[in-house]
Order: sequence, then C-alpha cells, then structure tokens
Amino acid sequence: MTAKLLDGKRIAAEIRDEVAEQVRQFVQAGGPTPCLVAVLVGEDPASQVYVRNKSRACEKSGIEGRTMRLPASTTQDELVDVVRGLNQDDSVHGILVQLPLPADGNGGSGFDERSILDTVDPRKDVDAFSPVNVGLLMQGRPRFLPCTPHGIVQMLHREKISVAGKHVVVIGRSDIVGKPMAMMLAQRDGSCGRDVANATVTIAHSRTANLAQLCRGADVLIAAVGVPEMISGDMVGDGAVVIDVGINRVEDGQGGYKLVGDVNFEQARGKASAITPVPGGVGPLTIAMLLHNTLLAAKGIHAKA
Ligand SMILES: NC(=O)C1=CN([C@@H]2O[C@H](COP(=O)(O)OP(=O)(O)OC[C@H]3O[C@@H](n4cnc5c(N)ncnc54)[C@H](OP(=O)(O)O)[C@@H]3O)[C@@H](O)[C@H]2O)C=CC1
Ligand SMILES: Nc1nc(=O)c2c([nH]1)NC[C@@H]1CN(c3ccc(C(=O)N[C@@H](CCC(=O)O)C(=O)O)cc3)C=[N+]21
Repeated sequence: MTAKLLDGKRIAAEIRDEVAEQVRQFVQAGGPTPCLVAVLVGEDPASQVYVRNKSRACEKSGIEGRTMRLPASTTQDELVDVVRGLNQDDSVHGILVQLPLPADGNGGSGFDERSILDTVDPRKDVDAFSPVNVGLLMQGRPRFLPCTPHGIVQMLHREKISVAGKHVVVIGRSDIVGKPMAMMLAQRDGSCGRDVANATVTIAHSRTANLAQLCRGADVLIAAVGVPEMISGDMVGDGAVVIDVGINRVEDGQGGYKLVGDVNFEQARGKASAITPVPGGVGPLTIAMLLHNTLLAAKGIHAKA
C-alpha cells in the first residue's frame, strides 16, 4: 500500500482563509484588529524560523503580528515584567513566549520557564500553556486549545479520519504536544464532534517497554518525540494513519541542513494508509491554529470590555 499524503500546507491555507474572513467580519463589526505578540529571547535558529513563519501568516489573515526580540542576557525578572506589560496592554490580544528559552539566559543560570508561562494572562494565552487553560481542557470545556494538537484534530476532521473506538498511540508526553493530544482524542466529545474523540489512547515515552510492538498495534500513530526518523517502517501497522509531529534539523550531507520528522517517511509510507510529510504536515497547521486562537482571544477580551 502507498499511503495517502496528508497535506498540512493545503489544510492550513484553508483554515487561514477561514480565519481571515472571520477577522474581516469582526473588524467590520467594530472589533479591534486582533494582535499577537511573540516574545523571542535569544538567537535560536529554529525559533527564528518559527517566529518568521508566524508573522507572515498573521499578515495574510489580517492579524497584527508583533515580535518582541530580547537578548539572551535578559533576566528572569525583566522577562516577567515584559509579560506583565503585555498582559496590561489593551492593544495586545494574544501573547506567545517562544520556547525553548535560552539555556544560558537570566545571567547564565537559565530561566524558570514555568513561572514565566504562569505569568501570561489566561485570556491572552493563545498557546494554552497556562494552568487555567490546561485545567479547562482536562475538564472538557476548553477556552483555548493548544495549537499543535488542535491542528492535528482539524486535519483528521477535514480528512474525514475518525478515531472513535480506535487505538491511538501517542509517543511523547510533553505539555506542548503529547499530553494534550492524548487528552483531546480521549474526550467524550471533542472540538470537532465525536469522530475526532472517543479514541482509546496509549501514551508512550522513553521508559515504554516494547515500543515497536505497541506502535505496530496502533490504528493511529502520533509521533512527538524529537528523535530524527526513529519510527521505522516495521513499527507501523498495515493501514495505520501516521501523524509525524517531529521537526528535526539534520545535516543534509552537502554542508547544509534539512528538516526531517520523527518518522522514517520512506519506510512508513509503504505501510500506512495515510501519512503527514515533514515539512508541510503538522507544522503549518500549528501556525494556523495560533491565528485562530488570536482571533478567539480578541473576541473574548472585546466582548468582556
Ligand atoms: N510541528 C509542530 O508544530 C511542532 C513540532 N514539535 C516537534 O515535535 C517533537 C517533540 O516536541 P516536544 O513534545 O516539545 O518534545 P519534548 O522533548 O518535550 O518531549 C519528547 C517526548 O518524547 C519522549 N521520548 C524521547 N525519546 C524517546 C524514545 N527514544 N522513545 C520513546 N519516547 C521518547 C520523551 O520521553 P520522556 O518524557 O520519558 O523524556 C518525551 O515525552 C520535536 O521534534 C519538536 O521539534 C513541537 C511542537 C510543535
Ligand atoms: N510558545 C511556543 N509555542 C509553539 O507552538 C512552539 C514553541 N513555543 N516552540 C517550538 C515549537 C515548534 N513549533 C513549530 C511550529 C511550526 C513549524 C513550521 O511551520 N514548520 C514548517 C517548516 C518550517 C521550516 O521550513 O523550517 C513545516 O513543518 O512545514 C515548526 C515548528 C511551534 N512550537
């Protein structure tokens, strides 16, 4: 079998167009232009790419995208003050603190990431990383959905791939991807109804025994590991749906770099029924859902003002 290619780039463009139309209507009805501020500390090359893609996508959707660049020498207290300032700025609707924060930041001792993320006003928390938004998601009444898992849910929905009653294996248990992904697909009623919910979910991680065997039994395999091409063809069951969240920069053998996922694409596509490429899969969807959340934030704040 050769797998169907799940075109994240195309679906993301579709979602961006929908958001753009909703932004237009919101502004026409007297709402403020939605504004997203990305806080970028230090010079991490991958973070630069991400933030650049984000600001380009904002522009296309009629959202104001600002990037606040701070040096790695910024201190913890300074960064907390920056976030507090954005919380209080009425022209800002969404705040995103780009991760990872530089390990040598805060005068060399590193940042306390958690306390910075905890400072973000939950109403402006378009990443859905704050404890309030994580809690609301756990309880099945989310305000913001985390962008990467939500992008995957949108992709499954729009490709008419039901996970109800199926065995989903999520590899990775990070707060950004793995944990919320597992939770969303296991909900009784998801953001796209009962079809992209009601899965039987297994969460795998670095201490999981017999990972290959577990993966082979998955109807839907979602890899969010950060290890280049670690999911080989023999870890994919016949006809499985494979979602590759990994974004890994590896040497291309010609002195440059290329992006690869956590899945060995060439091997897996021979076994799967559908598969996401890297690049052009989950990444663009993450950004589309960030725009969606920024509009939601602007609507929420505007309605309460
Ligand atoms: N496409 C997109 O939009 C996005 C892509 N990403 C990408 O997704 C990947 C994962 O990101 P993130 O969740 O933040 O990563 P983290 O490093 O926070 O989490 C990785 C998870 O994978 C597990 N893991 C690591 N090695 C293995 C292994 N050999 N076998 C099984 N499990 C393993 C870890 O286990 P343990 O908990 O035991 O350490 C951990 O739970 C990265 O490549 C990242 O760049 C991330 C965000 C968005
Ligand atoms: N506060 C915060 N929120 C995040 O959502 C967040 C973060 N920090 N830190 C890093 C991860 C990673 N992430 C990506 C999103 C899009 C692409 C993306 O657009 N990828 C393109 C390729 C980009 C390229 O060409 O390099 C693609 O896959 O086609 C990649 C990675 C968001 N993250």
